[in-house]
Amino acid sequence: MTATLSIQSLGLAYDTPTGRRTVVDDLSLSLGTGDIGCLLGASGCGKTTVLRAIAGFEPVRQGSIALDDTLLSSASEHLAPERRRVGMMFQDYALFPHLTVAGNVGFGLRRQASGARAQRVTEMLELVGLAASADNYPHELSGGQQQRVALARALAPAPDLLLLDEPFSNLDIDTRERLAFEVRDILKQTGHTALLVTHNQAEAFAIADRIGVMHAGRLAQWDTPYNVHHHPASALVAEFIRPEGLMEQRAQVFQRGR
Ligand SMILES: Nc1ncnc2c1ncn2[C@@H]1O[C@H](COP(=O)(O)OP(=O)(O)OP(=O)(O)O)[C@@H](O)[C@H]1O
Repeated sequence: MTATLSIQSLGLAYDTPTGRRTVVDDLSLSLGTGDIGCLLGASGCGKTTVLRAIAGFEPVRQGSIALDDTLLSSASEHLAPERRRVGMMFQDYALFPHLTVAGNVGFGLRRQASGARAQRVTEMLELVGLAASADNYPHELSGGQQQRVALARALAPAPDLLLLDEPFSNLDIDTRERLAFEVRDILKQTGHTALLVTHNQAEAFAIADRIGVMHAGRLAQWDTPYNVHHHPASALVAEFIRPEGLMEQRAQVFQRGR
C-alpha cells in the first residue's frame, strides 16, 4: 500500500547531439513510509529528471532506486513504469476533458469489477471533498478542484509512492497555499509516501516532512524542514533558504490558516 523510497548514489544523464550530459550526480536519499518529501531547487537543477527516473521514464546511469525491497532501477535493471506502483500528479492536471470527474478518477481502475471500481471512486472523491461533483466535467471545475480530482485519480489505484511535480504552480497564490495544506492532510490521512518537486519554498515548508535542497544536479541537504531552516548544511543552502524570503512566504501561509 505504501513504502519506503531509497535512492542510492543516483546518476542521471541525457544523450544530446553533443554527447552525454550528466544532470543528476551522486544523489542519495531515503523517505520513510508515510512521509512526504520535497525536492526544492532552482529551475534546471534536475528535480523533474529525478521524478521521471523514479517513475521509470528515464534510465538510471549510476546507483539505484528501490521501494522497500523492490529494486526499481539501476544501471543494469529497469522495472517497467506500469509495474512500479508509483502514482503521478503534474502541474497541468492532465485530466481527460471528455470524461466526467468520476470517469477520470476511475480511469486507472478499469481492470476492476464495476462495483468495486465505483466504490473506490466514491471513496476517493469523498477524500478530496468532491463527491458532489462526480458527474461534472473537468472544465466545470476550478483549477484547485481539478487538481484535487487529479490527486484522487493518482491515489485511486493505491500506489506505493506518489510523485507530485509542481502540482500547484498553475494555481493562483491563495489556492495553491490552501491546496498545499489540504494535500498534506489528505496524504497523512491515507498514509501515502509522497515525493514532491517545487521551486517554491513556502510550499515545501508547508507540506514536507523532509526537504531536499538541490543545486546543479546534486542534493545539497536532505533533512527536516527545521534543520534545513535552522542548520543549513552549507553556505549554498543558507543562501537558497533566505530567512527573509522564507519568513515572508510562511507568514502569508500561516495567516491563511493551517
Ligand atoms: N530530454 C532532455 N534532453 C536533454 N536535456 C534535458 C532533457 N530534459 C531536461 N534536460 C536538462 O536537464 C536539466 C535538468 O532538467 P529538469 O527538468 O530535471 O530540471 P528542474 O529542476 O525540474 O527544472 P524546472 O523547475 O524548470 O522544471 C536541465 O538543464 C534541462 O535543460
